[in-house]
Amino acid sequence: MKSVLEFKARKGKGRISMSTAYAHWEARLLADSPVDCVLVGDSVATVVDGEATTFAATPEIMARHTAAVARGLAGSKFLITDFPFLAARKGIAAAVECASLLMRAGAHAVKIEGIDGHEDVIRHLVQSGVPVIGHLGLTPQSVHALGGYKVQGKTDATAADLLRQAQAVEAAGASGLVLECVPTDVAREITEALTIPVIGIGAGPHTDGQVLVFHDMLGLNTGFNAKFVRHFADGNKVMGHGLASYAKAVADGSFPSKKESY
Ligand SMILES: Nc1nc(=O)c2c([nH]1)NC[C@@H]1CN(c3ccc(C(=O)N[C@@H](CCC(=O)O)C(=O)O)cc3)CN21
Ligand SMILES: CC(C)C(=O)C(=O)O
Ligand SMILES: [Mg+2]
Repeated sequence: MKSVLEFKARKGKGRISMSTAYAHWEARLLADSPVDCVLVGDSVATVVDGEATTFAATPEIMARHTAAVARGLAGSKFLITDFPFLAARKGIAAAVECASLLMRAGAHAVKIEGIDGHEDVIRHLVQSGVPVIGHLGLTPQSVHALGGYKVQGKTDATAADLLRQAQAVEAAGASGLVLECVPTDVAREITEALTIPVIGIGAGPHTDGQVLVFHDMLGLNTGFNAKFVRHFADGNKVMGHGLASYAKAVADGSFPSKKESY
């Protein structure tokens, strides 16, 4: 899918696959894949920079990675970029400035964690022609308020509150919702209650789609091991073998060959 319209039209018409990307080469790989759409996640801070949280991502950092990914996708996939830590909490002017950086870098939509207290920001961006995707449940930018990276909505009361927030995201004009680390039945209820696509990560099989971090999906070394991760390839092993072969070939003099020399 190439646009937010195609994304929204998929509700109830086949599950949506989404992957993160931070770099040009990842985007080139995704462009040639059947994965539906791409997210430049603020997880760039944890995955690429080795931070413990996503707080280090800034609008400028997100814009730089968005530009690299947009060049690699070359218009082939719907591209979403995360609003980083507190970017939706500094008033409408600051949010517009952040959206401006991200959209001019090539994003087709922005993803914003939470809803309470910034409904007006989401509404203003949507009315400005900036498609917005919500993100509820385990919102990593609130990790300290949540007391760690924990499953959300486990009680009747917190599940009902999640549904209320999800409906508020839709009412503010969002085009989709990411639901992270919530019980399967809660995610199913929210998916059925909304008319916009719900993309799950650790939210069970009943959402309208799934998202995973590129490196988690492909078994590339991040040391990340949440229950929701499946390695669809053994990237570490493949690359480890390549590195060992290279070092050996240098050591034994078989690289470079005549053909590889001038
Ligand atoms: N590589 C990577 N993948 C991600 O999905 C990811 C990041 N980094 N960094 C930013 C956030 C942080 N996220 C996280 C981090 C930890 C858990 C976690 O440890 N979950 C527990 C839940 C325990 C419970 O409450 O039962 C787990 O064991 O799965 C989940 C999502 C998702 N995001
Ligand atoms: C895990 C996804 C949903 C995300 O927000 C990110 O990669 O930053
Ligand atoms: Mg994120």
